[in-house]
Amino acid sequence: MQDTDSKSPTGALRIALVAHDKKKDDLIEWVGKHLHLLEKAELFATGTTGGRLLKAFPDLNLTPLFSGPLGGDQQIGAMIAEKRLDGLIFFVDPLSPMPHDVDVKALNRLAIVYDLPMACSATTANFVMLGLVEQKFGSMEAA
Ligand SMILES: O=C(CO)COP(=O)(O)O
Repeated sequence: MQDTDSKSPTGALRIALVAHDKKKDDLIEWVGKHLHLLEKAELFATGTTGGRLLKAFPDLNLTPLFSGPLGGDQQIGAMIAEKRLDGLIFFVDPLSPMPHDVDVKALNRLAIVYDLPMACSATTANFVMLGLVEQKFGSMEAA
């Protein structure tokens, strides 16, 4: 299996965006606040999250994957293992039972196994975004 461990050919940040249903509005709001950075990034999202994001921000360079419960979480997990992502923004709903809880756990687990910068809520996502930009470009101004 491919293990690219490489940068994006375009040099862009590669970020996966995922939100559970009750957190999708929060993620759309968060993306709106970081649009100046995210519109230059290579984005991936689980299906429903991706559809909502593209409706709100049609110009994003975003690839929608399968819906989370239908394999999308696992697709993102595979991308982490193949080192095809720089970060994961995953707005988790901790108050609702999920039929695909095992997939959610597996995705979190792989992000930890591979020490991928991951945020599960808006404030943490702000810090992860700052860190990713500083790591990649040296400063926010250079991004
Ligand atoms: O369920 C999800 C993550 O576990 C998100 O999937 P959707 O973006 O398809 O709703």
